[in-house]
Order: sequence, then structure tokens, then C-alpha cells
Amino acid sequence: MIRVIINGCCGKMGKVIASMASQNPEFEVVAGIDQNTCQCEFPVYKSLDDVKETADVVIDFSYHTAVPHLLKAAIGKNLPVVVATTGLDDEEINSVIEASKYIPVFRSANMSLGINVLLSLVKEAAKILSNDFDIEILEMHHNMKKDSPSGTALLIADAINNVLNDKKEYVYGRHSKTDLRDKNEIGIHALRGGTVVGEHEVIFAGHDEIIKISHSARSREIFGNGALFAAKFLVNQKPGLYNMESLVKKG
Ligand SMILES: NC(=O)c1ccc[n+]([C@@H]2O[C@H](COP(=O)([O-])OP(=O)(O)OC[C@H]3O[C@@H](n4cnc5c(N)ncnc54)[C@H](O)[C@@H]3O)[C@@H](O)[C@H]2O)c1
Ligand SMILES: O=C(O)C1=N[C@H](C(=O)O)CCC1
Repeated sequence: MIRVIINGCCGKMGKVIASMASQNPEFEVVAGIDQNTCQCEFPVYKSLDDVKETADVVIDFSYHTAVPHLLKAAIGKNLPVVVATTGLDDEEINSVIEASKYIPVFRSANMSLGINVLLSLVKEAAKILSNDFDIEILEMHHNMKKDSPSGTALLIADAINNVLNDKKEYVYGRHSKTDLRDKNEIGIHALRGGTVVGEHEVIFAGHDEIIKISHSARSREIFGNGALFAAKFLVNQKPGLYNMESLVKKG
């Protein structure tokens, strides 16, 4: 049995994790953390420092500013952390890297299997097409999402740029731009509305032809599945920084 603490337990993803874990005999949620209050089947605290229950792993779906303190407290308790929260700034990303020297940390902006397959396809396409095709990334999410562009859009852009030796510049929207598009741009565009769970489309636009590779999330359970899988993986790891590729490699 893997004992889980959920950071952000009152939020949309926190509730999904609690519900999925309660239906899976491999997991038990022993406590939650949230700055809000909500009705849960486990005790809810304001901070990891206050949690009295013994646990094996923390799953974090909260807000970017919460991440550095969570990791500091997790180091104090020697607890592995799955960081699924997006919108981290450079300093917050550094806190993740620093923490991973002391505890196992798994970080991915998208826990779904589908997006991770999309990443492989997009990297292959970029290698073949990048000289002649312009690359644009579109994402759409629900109207409650605070960060933009999505962590996944940035993950996709970084994956493309990585295979192209960091040659690309990111352009976020084109409002008020009057210059022609540069060959070395990746355009990244965010839409928000309704209850959309998560749409990502990578467009390779060439002369008289277009290739589109897209992913459509139809439920939050796809992220929940990945986060629980990552938690199970992480409890047996040494301190270090892990991601979806580490999971896939382990089989
Ligand atoms: N990696 C993935 O696969 C994936 C999937 C979905 C969402 N996300 C990310 O997870 C995060 C949460 O998404 P959501 O839709 O559940 O959001 P949400 O707003 O519904 O929930 C966030 C919860 O975190 C709580 N919170 C905020 N600050 C906190 C703090 N300092 N300490 C403890 N709790 C705090 C809020 O009160 C809220 O209950 C976002 O960053 C989102 O982009 C990632
Ligand atoms: O609902 C969200 O918020 C999501 N955030 C992640 C992102 O920013 O990429 C993953 C998709 C859902």
C-alpha cells in the first residue's frame, strides 16, 4: 500500500487523485494540504509541516508559488514528490532541481500517456521538417486555468527546440507585430474557455501543405493515472529528477 499526501487536495485535480486512489487498493490517501477548506475523507492541513500522518509520497497539483516551500518541507521529512503543477518561474524550477539532490522528484507538465507519445512524434517531425516548415503550437484549456501558455505547450516547444539544437525563438501570440514571421520562430498561442480539459495542436506549415499533430484530453483521469503511476515509480527511486521519459525507460 502506497501512502499518499495530496498537495492541492481541494482543487480539480486533487479531487480526481483522491477519488482514483480510493478506488485503487495499491494507494491510500493519508492526508491532504490546501490553502482552502473542503470536505475530504482524510485530514486536510495548511502546510506539509503540519501533517502528522506517515506517508510514502506527495502528489502536487496546486499553484506554482506553493512548490518551493512544499519541496523544502518534503526534504525535511525525506518524502518523494510528484510535481504536476505548471506555470513555475525560473526560481521555482531551480527549487525543483535543488530539491532533487536530496529527495526523488518527478516533474512533468503533462502526466498523460498521449502527450508523451505526441512528444516523440513531434520530435521526429521537427527533425525532418524544420528547415522548410513553420512550427506553431496551439493550446486550449478551461476558463479556470491561471497559467498561460500551458506547461504542456512549453514542454512541446522545448522538446522540439532540443532536437533542433536550441535554434528556435519562442513567440507568444502575434498581437501588434508587423514584421514578417522569422524562420527560427516557434509561435505559441493560448486559448481559454468553458470546461475544455486540454487541447494541444502542433502545426507544421509548409509550402502548399500542412501537417498537424494533436492531442485532446477528454477527462482529468488521464492525468490522474499518470500521477499515480509516477508516485508508485518514485517511492523506489534514489534522490534525483525524474520525468515521463524515466518512467517509459523503466517499462
Ligand atoms: N501535469 C499535469 O498532467 C497536469 C494536469 C492538470 C493540471 N495540472 C496543473 O496542476 C495545477 C492544479 O490544477 P487544478 O486544475 O487542480 O487547479 P485548481 O485551481 O482546481 O486547484 C489547485 C488547488 O491548489 C490549492 N492551492 C493553491 N495554493 C496553494 C498552496 N500554497 N498550498 C496548498 N494548496 C494550494 C488551491 O486552493 C486549489 O484547491 C495547475 O498548475 C495545472 O496546470 C497539471
Ligand atoms: O487543467 C490544467 O491546468 C492543465 N494543465 C497542464 C498544462 O498546463 O499543460 C496539463 C493539461 C491540463
